[in-house]
Amino acid sequence: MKTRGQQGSGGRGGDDRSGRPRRPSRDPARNAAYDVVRAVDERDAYANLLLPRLLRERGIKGRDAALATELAYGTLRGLGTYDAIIEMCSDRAPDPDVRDALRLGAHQLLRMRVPPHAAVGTTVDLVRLRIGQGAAKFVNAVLRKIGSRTLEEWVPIVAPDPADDPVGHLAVAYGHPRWIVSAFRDALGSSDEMAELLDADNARPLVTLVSRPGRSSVEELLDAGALPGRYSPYAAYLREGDPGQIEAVAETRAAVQDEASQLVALALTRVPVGGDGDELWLDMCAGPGGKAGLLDAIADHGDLAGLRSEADRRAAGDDASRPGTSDGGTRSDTPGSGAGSPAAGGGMRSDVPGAFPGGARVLAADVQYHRARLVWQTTRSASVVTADGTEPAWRPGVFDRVMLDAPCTGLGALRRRPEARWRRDPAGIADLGKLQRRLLETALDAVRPGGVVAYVTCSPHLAETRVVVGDVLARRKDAEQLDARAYLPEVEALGDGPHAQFWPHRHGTDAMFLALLRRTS
Ligand SMILES: C[S@@+](CC[C@H](N)C(=O)[O-])C[C@H]1O[C@@H](n2cnc3c(N)ncnc32)[C@H](O)[C@@H]1O
Repeated sequence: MKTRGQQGSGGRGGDDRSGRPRRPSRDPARNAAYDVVRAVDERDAYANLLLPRLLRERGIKGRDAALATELAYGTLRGLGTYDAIIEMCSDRAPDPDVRDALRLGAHQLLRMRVPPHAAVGTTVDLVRLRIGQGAAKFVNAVLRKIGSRTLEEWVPIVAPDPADDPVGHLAVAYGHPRWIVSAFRDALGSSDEMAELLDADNARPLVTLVSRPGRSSVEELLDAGALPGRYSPYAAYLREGDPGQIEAVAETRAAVQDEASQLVALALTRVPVGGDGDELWLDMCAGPGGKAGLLDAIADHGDLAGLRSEADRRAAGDDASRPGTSDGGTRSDTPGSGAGSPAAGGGMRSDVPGAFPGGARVLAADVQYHRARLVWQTTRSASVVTADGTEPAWRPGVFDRVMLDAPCTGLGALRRRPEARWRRDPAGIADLGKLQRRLLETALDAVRPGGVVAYVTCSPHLAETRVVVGDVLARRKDAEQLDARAYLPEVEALGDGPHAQFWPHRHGTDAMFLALLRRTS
């Protein structure tokens, strides 16, 4: 059924046949999307928090909810592109409230399959209702100009020539700030995959679930309607629906967690740490607890998907009721070797090194109390403290494994927060870099000789990844870098090493970085 906003608005700017303005329609989806875009623009709201609240409060469901989500998130992602086109089509700079409506209309015209007359008509209606008749006329004129060309036709007009300025071209064509395009290109090492990467960064990711070993199983998630994950033995994808409705998630036996986040935690547990026991792990920047939740379950029950036989799994406590015990005999001492590798056992994964058998304890720390509380809520056995990792509340040299998931720009997870790319500020990278170096130093101090540190960022920016690791290693004689890719043999195309770099376009994950460092003395 057509809305009133769509009826009769084809190319007439929302006037009826007599030329009188029609009564504007109340279009709940578009009004909600407009409110979200305004709130993000005006008061730095977070779209992913505000939109679900508005939908709930206004009783917007089903197709209307899906439309509001696509309108709000898609508009926010594409702001850079739309603003360049709006500027080209306007004879004056629009007021912010009018500009937000134009962005919403441009998204419908250029990237959604909304018929042009409906995209223009409904936006003009909205502006007439929310702002006024004068603004509605202006919006009608600008949107009609925008609708006269496709996005592919607009890009060469508004973006710099790719031959002169390839980064500037990609920034406008794919709606990313220029400095982020540069950072991605530097981390990828060439421009070859940039279009695919930026495209993947503009797509809404599937919700990925993790089944925490010993507490739930992937089968349980599949039974609840999820699809099997691509790499992680604990992952499942949710195509639609609220993950909180899944029993295992509601009971924190499973959780929402990107597959790369699962894999970097798993990789840390797979590195052999030599003969001094493997009992105490530290998650130094644990809040809100995604990786701590998985590490806590593996520490308790073992890497159940990687253990080589039923007997190993039973020894590690493959049930949801008890913490695991370690018999210390099932881990491989070298990545990929037969002993302890699932290949040697009965039909488990054939390519996974060093599955941890269970029986460790986790200390999880975060500098912020409220984030430490979230860790406490999501873990079962871990001890949780509020502590500054740069001024350790623990003795040095006592941990067998340390996860340092460092505070970072989050450039690797831009697909999750539609407006995030426009909020990040490159000026903060220098200060973050100082903190990241200090945290990595204290992480190396915390681990015993033979033990291992995972340095992780949800950013591929070189200044937060390779440069930090390289600087710290250059200063310390007591640490060496391992080839992280060897501990993730199930994942292809992780880069030239020795670190592992995930990418949305290659792996369908966030652009997570992992370096594994062993304390040598
Ligand atoms: C990238 S997040 C960690 C995400 C978490 N590992 C997970 O998987 O859910 C970084 C965390 O580091 C914490 N943090 C920042 N500075 C810190 C410090 N000096 N010591 C300990 N934690 C810190 C932040 O509060 C934030 O919760």
